[in-house]
Amino acid sequence: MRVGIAGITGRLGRLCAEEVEAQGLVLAGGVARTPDPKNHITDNAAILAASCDVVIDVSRADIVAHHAEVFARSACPWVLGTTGLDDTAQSAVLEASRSIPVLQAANFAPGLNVLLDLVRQLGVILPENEYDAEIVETHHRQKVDAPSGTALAIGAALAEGRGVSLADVGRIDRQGRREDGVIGFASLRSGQVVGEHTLTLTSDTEQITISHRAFDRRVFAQGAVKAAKWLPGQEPGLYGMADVFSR
Ligand SMILES: NC(=O)C1=CN([C@@H]2O[C@H](COP(=O)(O)OP(=O)(O)OC[C@H]3O[C@@H](n4cnc5c(N)ncnc54)[C@H](OP(=O)(O)O)[C@@H]3O)[C@@H](O)[C@H]2O)C=CC1
Ligand SMILES: O=C(O)C1=N[C@H](C(=O)O)C[C@H](O)C1
Repeated sequence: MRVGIAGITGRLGRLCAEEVEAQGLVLAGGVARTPDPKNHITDNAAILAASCDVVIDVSRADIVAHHAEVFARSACPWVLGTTGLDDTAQSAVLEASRSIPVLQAANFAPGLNVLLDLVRQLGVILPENEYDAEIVETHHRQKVDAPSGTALAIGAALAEGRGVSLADVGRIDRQGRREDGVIGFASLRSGQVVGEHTLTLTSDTEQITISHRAFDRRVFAQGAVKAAKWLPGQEPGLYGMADVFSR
């Protein structure tokens, strides 16, 4: 299987390239802003798509809508790990998933994806007017989006369990006293922290804390390659890591 990587020169893209080869797959090349033909790196996503069976995309949010069009036109299965998408980019992802298989995951780590299930259950069981939900994430100083995609996914899982929409109850910019049912977010940026997420649910009498800490970025690269092996051959549609880990 030939795997291409959009964002191949980045912190995660480089590790995905290593992992593709470590797992005996063929590294078809990658996309970055500066072409490097000797290393099969292009700035043209269509060229990459034409030469591979699946693309892992860990690039930048502002290029995702373009990638959606290109990979759909090229009929190239797309594993999308890039975070920080605006509504336009997210709509483009949905549109692409009508014609190609797309696997979108803010976090490729297995443990984090188990945590999302647990969070959903906590949302079902613990009443939102009794348990205040706060999500705190910490990442390295180079990270450009906030809150992290994973923090938003944790918030969405809790909201789903509570039977509400995160768009209605999520609060990033805070002012005034806390309302019942709010899911709050806080982002810290420090040094080279790989990625830490903590959800606290606090009532007047107890507190539950559930945390995930990635301390080696390779956990994401391994998950991304696992997804890339699984995706080709699937029907067009939008998939998540739960589909990969459950089969
Ligand atoms: N799903 C998951 O498990 C994880 C997701 N991520 C997400 O992956 C993304 C990348 O993270 P990280 O590797 O740290 O970021 P980096 O900034 O280190 O890498 C970004 C990559 O994207 C490329 N790129 C940037 N802009 C463009 C553009 N306009 N056209 C083509 N290529 C472009 C860069 O190329 P160049 O070198 O030429 O600038 C580089 O290869 C982020 O959105 C991050 O949140 C990160 C970790 C885990
Ligand atoms: O940018 C990162 O580094 C990470 N981004 C993802 C996110 O936004 O959730 C996943 C992980 O936390 C690392």
